[in-house]
Amino acid sequence: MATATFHQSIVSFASPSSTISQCGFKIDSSLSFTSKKINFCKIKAMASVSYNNTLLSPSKTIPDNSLKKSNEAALILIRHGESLWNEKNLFTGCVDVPLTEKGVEEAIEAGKRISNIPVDVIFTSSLIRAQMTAMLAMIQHRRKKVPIILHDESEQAKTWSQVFSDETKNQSIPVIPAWQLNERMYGELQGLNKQETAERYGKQQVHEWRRSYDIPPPKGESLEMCAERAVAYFQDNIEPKLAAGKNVMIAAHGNSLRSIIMYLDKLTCQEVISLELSTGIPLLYIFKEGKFMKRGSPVGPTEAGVYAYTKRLAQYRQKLEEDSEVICS
Ligand SMILES: O=C(O)[C@H](O)COP(=O)(O)O
Repeated sequence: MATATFHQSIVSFASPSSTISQCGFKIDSSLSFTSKKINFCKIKAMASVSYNNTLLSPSKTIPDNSLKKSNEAALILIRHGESLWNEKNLFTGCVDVPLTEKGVEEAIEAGKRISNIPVDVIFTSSLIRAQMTAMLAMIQHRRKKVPIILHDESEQAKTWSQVFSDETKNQSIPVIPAWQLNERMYGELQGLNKQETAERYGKQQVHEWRRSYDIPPPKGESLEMCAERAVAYFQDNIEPKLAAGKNVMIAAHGNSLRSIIMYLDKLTCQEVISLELSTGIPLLYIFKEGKFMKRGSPVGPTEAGVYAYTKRLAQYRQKLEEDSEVICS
């Protein structure tokens, strides 16, 4: 019987779609950024220093950490599929509503698009729409590892969710929920209809609440406030995984992802205003030598552009093809 628990082996590492449209980029090199007090009007990407790495070991047959040797890692971002409140055009924020049928289909479609890209660890918000999206997407993955949500809300939850087989652990992907990746808290707008709110307060006011960088909705979080917790979490918990060669998927929300993309792409607070993320569309980045390179959204599992970009990704895909040929023959 294995002595290390599944939970221990994967948690000890951390101290712990659609389309994307962006306004013209004008990168201000004076921007600076820290995980303590985030000021996007002064952004400077922070190099990660923590290289803690005790995730599940990769399979012998398919190197899920195949990007590791070249010090590269894939980062996939997915905004959750359509939720029941997206469908009703209600401000949702931190209210925990599930996906619609369309949202389920979007998540499955997103999974198909990334089914040939390695994923070693998944981060989601603590909200069900992001978790459903991550799970549904991973069911489509060619590697067929089982995504398992880690429960560290109490010692008992950790103990009761232990896995005692190394082989089973090797065939699993840890899913780490984090409230810091939740949607921005929409304050007193939560549950209100977006159209009716615009009619009541004026389009301009509602646009400011929804898209300005530093103006919060009544009793809610501005994008800046959301970024303070989402980007700090990304820097402290996700970047170290990427730096250690782990391929990461994040399933989260329109605004928590907008703030993370602002950091990755070094957008100014003006530029982020016009950044819109559709539901259920995966976005791929390659992390290499401390830098994030945007690869856009894979349109399908065999899209040449995505795999041509790094030799390691192409090799991973090739290996998946070969393995499925062996299984079929
Ligand atoms: O919380 C919500 O209502 C949506 O997920 C995001 O809304 P937004 O487009 O108004 O930011």
